[in-house]
Amino acid sequence: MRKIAVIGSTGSIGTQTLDVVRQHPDQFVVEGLAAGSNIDLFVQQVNAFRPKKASIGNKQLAEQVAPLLPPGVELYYGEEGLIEVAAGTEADFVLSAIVGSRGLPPTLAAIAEGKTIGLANKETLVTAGHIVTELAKQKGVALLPVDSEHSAIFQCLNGESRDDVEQITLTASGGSFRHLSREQLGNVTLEDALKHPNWSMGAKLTIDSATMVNKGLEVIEAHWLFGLPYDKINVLLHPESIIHSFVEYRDGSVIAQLGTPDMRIPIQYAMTYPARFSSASKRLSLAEVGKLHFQEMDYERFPCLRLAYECGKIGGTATTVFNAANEAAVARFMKREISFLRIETIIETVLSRHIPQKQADLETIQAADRWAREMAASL
Ligand SMILES: NC(=O)C1=CN([C@@H]2O[C@H](COP(=O)(O)OP(=O)(O)OC[C@H]3O[C@@H](n4cnc5c(N)ncnc54)[C@H](OP(=O)(O)O)[C@@H]3O)[C@@H](O)[C@H]2O)C=CC1
Ligand SMILES: CC(=O)[C@@H](O)[C@H](O)COP(=O)(O)O
Ligand SMILES: [Mn+2]
Repeated sequence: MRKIAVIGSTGSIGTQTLDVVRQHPDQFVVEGLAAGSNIDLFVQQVNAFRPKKASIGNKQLAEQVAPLLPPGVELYYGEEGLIEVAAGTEADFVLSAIVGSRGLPPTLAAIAEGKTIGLANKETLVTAGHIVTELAKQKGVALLPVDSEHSAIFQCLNGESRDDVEQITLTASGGSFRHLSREQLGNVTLEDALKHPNWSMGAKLTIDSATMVNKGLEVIEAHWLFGLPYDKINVLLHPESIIHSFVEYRDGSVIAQLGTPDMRIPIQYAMTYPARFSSASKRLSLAEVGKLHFQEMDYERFPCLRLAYECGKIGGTATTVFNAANEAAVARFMKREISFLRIETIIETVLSRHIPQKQADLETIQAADRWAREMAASL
């Protein structure tokens, strides 16, 4: 029996994690669940999985849900609740499936307690990759990738020597607006941005995919997860999202991981690693797919990807600010306060006003995160 806790249980990754648990009821027990504001689903989940500890977004929501929960469940709320669920149960595996850099404190708390991390929340590594990976190393904790590209790279590296890796390539679908020129991006709507061509995901990530910020975050995530320099991390446009990513070795061999675009596959792999369990996910038929397409990335068309590489190479608070400015700008786009293209100009402007600190401790990182959000909200 694997004991698990899920931070962000009501989201796209969280619900698919619980689907995996439902498919293998004899293999997993849920010790903790944490959600934000979707109280109906949270109450259903807590009643179905009966975790020892559960947490919801704030005190008011906690008062609303408390009478609807089964007896014996300890209920928490807010950031303290996230930390309690991540670090204060008997779970040995924590799936970090919350969105945004608010995932950093509970993920660090879980690592500090020696729990294996299934990492979907890429913002944690972009915000404080040096702190997270250093703590994981000290505690001997595995950070198992859930993000589809990183799960692919992780699988392609299996049993190989890191010294033999020439480069890795993360594939990018191109997002909702991949067929549009920059001129055509001027009038796109929120509804259009939310239509990802291949994946069904949370709103923030779907917009990040359209701006190519997501691939930028993933390049930085790959740097920290696999310890590779940025000049060994490439991005390739691949509209079908069938090849999830690949590794090129020094003998010229290329090892790729393929599959249908279904996040339950990488989620389950992280949950069962190093074992592989059966899965009901649709099988890939290359004969049915017929053709796969690839194209070099156009950094003029997708300037946020260029910015992400620049920030990654600087390190320290540069990536913290890149991420936080993006989170704040995307939140404004979702409230229809700003246009789609304004997301990238806000990120650029906030970065241009930031003096990065390279050896940043947690306090400095959190201050930079707050500063970038405030700046992005004011522009
Ligand atoms: N979806 C996908 O296919 C993939 C996602 N990821 C990464 O996984 C993470 C989650 O993405 P996704 O599942 O799409 O996002 P969703 O928006 O679907 O879900 C986000 C989750 O975070 C919770 N949450 C948000 N704010 C708070 C808060 N203040 N306190 C507590 N919980 C909160 C939400 O709760 P509630 O809904 O109750 O408010 C929800 O459970 C992101 O970092 C994303 O980049 C990576 C690869 C693929
Ligand atoms: C499913 C997943 O891992 C997402 O992060 C995905 O990468 C989004 O796809 P694109 O960013 O390539 O559009
Ligand atoms: Mn991804």
